[in-house]
Amino acid sequence: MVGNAKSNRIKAYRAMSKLGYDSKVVKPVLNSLLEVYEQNWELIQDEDYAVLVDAVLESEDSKLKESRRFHLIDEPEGEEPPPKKVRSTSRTDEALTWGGVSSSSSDWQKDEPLHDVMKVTSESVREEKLATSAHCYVILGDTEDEIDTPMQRCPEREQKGSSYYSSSEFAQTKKSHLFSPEGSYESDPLSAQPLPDDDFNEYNSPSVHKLVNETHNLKACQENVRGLPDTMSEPRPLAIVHPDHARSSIQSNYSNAKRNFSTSPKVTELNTKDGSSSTKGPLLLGYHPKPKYSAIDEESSWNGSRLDIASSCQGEVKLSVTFQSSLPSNFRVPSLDAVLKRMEEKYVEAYNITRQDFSIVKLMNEICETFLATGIMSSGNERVSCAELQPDPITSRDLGGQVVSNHVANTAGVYIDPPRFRFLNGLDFSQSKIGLPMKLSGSYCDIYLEGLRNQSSSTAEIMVVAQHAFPNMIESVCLVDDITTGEEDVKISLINEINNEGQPLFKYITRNIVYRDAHVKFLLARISDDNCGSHCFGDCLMAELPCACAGETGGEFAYVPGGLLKEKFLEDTILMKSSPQKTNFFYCQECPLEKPTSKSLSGVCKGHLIRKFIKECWYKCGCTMACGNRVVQRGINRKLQVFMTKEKGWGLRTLEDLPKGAFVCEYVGEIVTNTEMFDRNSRSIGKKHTYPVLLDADWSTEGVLKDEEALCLDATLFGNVARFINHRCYDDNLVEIPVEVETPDHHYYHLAFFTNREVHASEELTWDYGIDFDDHTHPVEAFRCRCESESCRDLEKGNVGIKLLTL
Ligand SMILES: C[S@@+](CC[C@H](N)C(=O)[O-])C[C@H]1O[C@@H](n2cnc3c(N)ncnc32)[C@H](O)[C@@H]1O
Repeated sequence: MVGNAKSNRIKAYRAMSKLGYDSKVVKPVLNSLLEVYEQNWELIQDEDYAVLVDAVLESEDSKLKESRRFHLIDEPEGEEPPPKKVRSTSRTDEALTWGGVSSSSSDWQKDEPLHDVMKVTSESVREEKLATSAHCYVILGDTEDEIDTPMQRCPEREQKGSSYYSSSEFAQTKKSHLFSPEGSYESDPLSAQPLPDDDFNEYNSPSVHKLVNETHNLKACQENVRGLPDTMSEPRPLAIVHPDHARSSIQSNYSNAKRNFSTSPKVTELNTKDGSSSTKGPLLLGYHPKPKYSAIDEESSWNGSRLDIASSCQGEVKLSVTFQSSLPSNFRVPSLDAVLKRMEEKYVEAYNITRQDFSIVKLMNEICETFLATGIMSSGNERVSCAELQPDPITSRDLGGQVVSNHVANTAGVYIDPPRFRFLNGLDFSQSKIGLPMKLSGSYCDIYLEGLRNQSSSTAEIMVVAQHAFPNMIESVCLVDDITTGEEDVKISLINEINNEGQPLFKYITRNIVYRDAHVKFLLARISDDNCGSHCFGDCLMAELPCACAGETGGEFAYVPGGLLKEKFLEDTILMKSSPQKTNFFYCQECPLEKPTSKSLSGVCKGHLIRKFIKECWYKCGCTMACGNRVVQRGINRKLQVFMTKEKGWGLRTLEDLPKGAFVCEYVGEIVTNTEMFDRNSRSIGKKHTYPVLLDADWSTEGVLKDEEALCLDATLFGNVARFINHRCYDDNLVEIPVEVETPDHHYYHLAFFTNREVHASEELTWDYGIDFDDHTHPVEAFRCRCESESCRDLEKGNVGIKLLTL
C-alpha cells in the first residue's frame, strides 16, 4: 500500500474526500501527522486512514469549539442561536448535541424528552463533518433516572412502553440500525440483516466508530460527572461534559476501580518492571497508540509496551496492556466491545475464517484457560523461573517460619496489580516491602502465594496459584477482612494459613470498659491545673514552654513531633525493664497478688517493676486532639494483621515497617479487680490462652491498696488487637509503657505498646510478659514458651506454671 509520497498524498485526499473532507482541510492535518509519524505512511494509511480521520476530526473540533462553543452545529453562520427553552427541570437543549450526532434546531426546540432528540440518520452520518462538534458536550438528564445511560430510540421497545436502547444494546445493533441508509431505527434489531458491504464500509468508518465508542466512554464516566462544577450561564443543564472531562472522569473511574478491584474486576494496571513511568491503558484491553498494533495479535512485548497475563487465586486470569509511550492527543479510550469487534474483523479477514467459527472473546478465554492449565501441568522449563521473577531480598528472609524461595519453583509468576489482591488473603500489597509467604492447604497440592512490593521500583510480584485449590484455600486463609469491624481507623485483617482454627470469639472494643466494682473514677474536679495545661493551645509540642502534662516526664514531653517516643525516654524505659536489679522493683507490704486465698501463695510480695509513666494531654487541657502530646488516645494508625502462628496460637504482626519508638496499640480489655481476675482464672482452668495484664506499675506509691484499686485488664471476652500479642523472652520488639490520660490516680492507667527497635513489615510483634517461668505458685494456666528466642527463659518447656502476666 505504501507508495511514493506524492501518490500517497493523493490517495489520502481521495479517501478523505469520500468522507466529505476537503483537501484544504486535510492538508495541514496530514502534514503535522507526517511529521509526528516521521513520514511513516503505513501508520497513516492503516485502518482506512483512521489516524488521519481522527486528527481531522480533532482539528475541526477545536476550531468549532472556539468559534461556536455552545451553538448548535447546524446553526447558520452569523445567526443568533435559537432561543433556548428554560425548563424548570433545568434540562437544556444542549442535550441535542449528545452522542456525536447532530440534530436540527427545530428538533431541539420541541419539548421532547432528551432521548427523543437523538435522531441518527444516514444523512447525519454522511454529514459527519458537521457532527464532529457534537461530541464536544454531553448533556445528561435532569432526574436521577435520566442521568443513567443515555438511551437510543428503539421502536420495538416503544411497544412495550420503553422506547430506548441502552448504549450497549445500541452498540450491538449499530451496524444494522445506526448505519442504516434509511436512517432512524425502523428495523427490528433482532431480525436485522447486515448491510451490503458497500454500505457498511461507508458508515463503518473509523470516525463513526469513534463516535460510537465515545458513547460507551461517556456512559462510563456518567457516575463521575454529577459532581462537576457547572460553570455555564443559565439556562443550564444538570451537567455538561467536555470530552476532556469525560476522559478525566474515566480516568478517575479507573483510579476508583483500582482502589476497589473487587467491584471493577475488568480494570487491571500493571506496573513496569523497571519502575519507569508508563501511560497505562485504563481498560483491560486498550489500543496501542499506533493502530497497527493490537493486544492479541502481537507477541507479549512490542515496542516497549507489554501484554501481561495475570491470574488471581480465585482462578481469574486477566490480560492487560501497558503502554510505554504517551498516547496521541486524539486518543479516546475505546469501549472494549468496539476493540473486540474490530479484532474479530481483522482475524476473520486475515485467516479467512467465518464469523461463526471465531470469536475474540472465545480466543481470550482460551488464552486464560491455557495460562492456568500450563501453570498447573507444565514441566519446569515452561514455567517462569525464580531468576526471572527477581524476588525482593525480603523473600530470602524466613518469615513466620516459612522460607519463600522454596516455593517459587512450584509456581508461575506474573506481575500483577497489587490492589487486586488487597483484600484477598488479608494482605495489603499497597505497602512497601511486604513479603508474606502463605502455605495454602488446598486439597490438590500445596500452593504458595507470595506478595511483595518493591519500594524502589513500585512493582509487585505474586505467585500464581492453581485455580482448583481456591475454594478450600480462601476458607483457611482469609478469615476476616477487619476484625475491628470498623471500630479502629485502620482495618486489621485476620488470617490463618496454618490450620483450620476459625475466628476467635471476643468482642472488639477500642477503649477499656469497667467491670463492676473496679474503682475507676474520672472526676474532672480531681484534675487540677497542676495536672493539666488548661491554658495550652493547639499543639503543646510546639509551644515554647512545655505544658503541665510534661511534668510527669521530668518537664519534657515523652514524644517528638510526629508521634515517636523520644530516644532518651525509650532507652530509659527499656533499661529499667531489662536490668534485673532489685532497685527496679518495689515490694508491697501487703501484695494484692498474694492476698487471694490459695494454698500455693506465700503471702510475700515478689516485687513489681517500677515504671516510667507518660502523661498525655486530655480533656481539661486547652490543646486540640491534634496536639503532639496525644498519641495513645488517638488510637491505632499502623497496618497490623492478626495471624496464626505455628505454635503459639494467634499472633499479631505489622504489615508496614515501623520505626523505633512508634506507638502500635494499647492493651484494651475489661478493667477488673485483681480478686475478680483470680476468680475468673480459677473458672477457666484448662483454657488454652489467657489474656490478663496487671496494672501494677504504681502500686509502690499507693501504700496498701484496697481490693477495688488493685486492677487488671482482662481481654478474654472484650479486647482489641493487643490481646493477640505473644510473649517473647528478652528480645521482644515492643515495650509496654503506662500512660496516664484521664486520671492522675495511677492505680488505673492505659498500657501502650511502642516499638523498642525498628520493626520490619511482616515481623511478628511480641513483648516480654515478664513471666517468671520458675515460679510454680500461681494458679494461672501454664504455657510452654515457644518464643524461639535464644535467651528463652522457659528452660523446662512445659513444666511451669505462670503467674499473671506481670509487668
Ligand atoms: C495474650 S494471649 C496471646 C494470643 C494467643 N496466642 C491467642 O491465640 O489468642 C497469651 C497466650 O498466648 C499463648 N502464648 C503467648 N506467647 C507464647 C509463647 N511465647 N509461647 C507459647 N505460647 C504463647 C499462651 O497460651 C498465652 O496464654
